[in-house]
Amino acid sequence: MSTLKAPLTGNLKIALIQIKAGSDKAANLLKVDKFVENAIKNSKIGKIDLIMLPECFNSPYAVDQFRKYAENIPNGETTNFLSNLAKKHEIFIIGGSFPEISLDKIYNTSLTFGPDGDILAKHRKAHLFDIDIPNGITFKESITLDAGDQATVFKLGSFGNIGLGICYDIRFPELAQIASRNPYNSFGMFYPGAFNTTTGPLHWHLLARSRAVDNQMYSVLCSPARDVEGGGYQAYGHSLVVDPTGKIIAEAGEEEEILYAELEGDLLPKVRSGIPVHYQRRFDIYPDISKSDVRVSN
Ligand SMILES: NC(=O)CCC(=O)C(=O)O
Repeated sequence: MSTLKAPLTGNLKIALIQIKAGSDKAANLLKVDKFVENAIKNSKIGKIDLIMLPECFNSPYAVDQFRKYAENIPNGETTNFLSNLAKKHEIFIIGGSFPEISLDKIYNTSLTFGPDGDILAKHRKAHLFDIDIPNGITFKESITLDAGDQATVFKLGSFGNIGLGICYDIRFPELAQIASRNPYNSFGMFYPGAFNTTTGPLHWHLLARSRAVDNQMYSVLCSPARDVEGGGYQAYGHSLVVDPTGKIIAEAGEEEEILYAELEGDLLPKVRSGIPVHYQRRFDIYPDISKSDVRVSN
């Protein structure tokens, strides 16, 4: 059994910004600015360490719109905006996701910034949302988007390591497994995500809790708000924070709102020593995914 090392140092106070995006990019960014300001000013849990935004927070979530809204990274308006926001408030920002253009390919990309405004991590959605449920929903991101080719795990300052995936990535448990095991030993998986009114009720909570329980880590999901008047893709809402026991410790409704949660450093070692599956893996029977030939950006 490995030593019971605490993957999260101290407590991490987070605010999830559940908002909806319209077709006006400048207005979307302005809204983010206001909500972030409000989240920090009106926090009832003390000083916020990290803000998280939803998937596609600066554009409509639609395959025929991604190219129109796509930006270069790091030389684009949204990268600059998020960097300045992180610096201004001296906080970590997991910048949801937005369409990125690179060598004429479009990606659904998430950037995380440190309190100095520097980019800490960049994740390109690795599993594209291509589904077809009769009488439910048909969506095909791959019409416009290319997929990323790396898992993403990185150091969140002195707090410890986290893994990051975007929405549909949560259905593939390998990303969370890689992040939670040695050598990364992350304390949480963070997923900006926009499930919908068909698959949300089916699987949103189940997947978040599964990733948390299987890996004994926090699972944090930030969704856009439902946009009934907008008439386009109907995001599920219900931004969610699940602790390493699988318990939901915070959940939003469907409307625009700020969801707060405090992730406790003491809890992970306690959970992992109580039910020590984290240390009881039988890598003699099956391979250790974090030691196999994985591509991780960190
Ligand atoms: N934006 C997405 O990747 C949606 C994923 C989703 O709804 C699902 O059911 O998976």
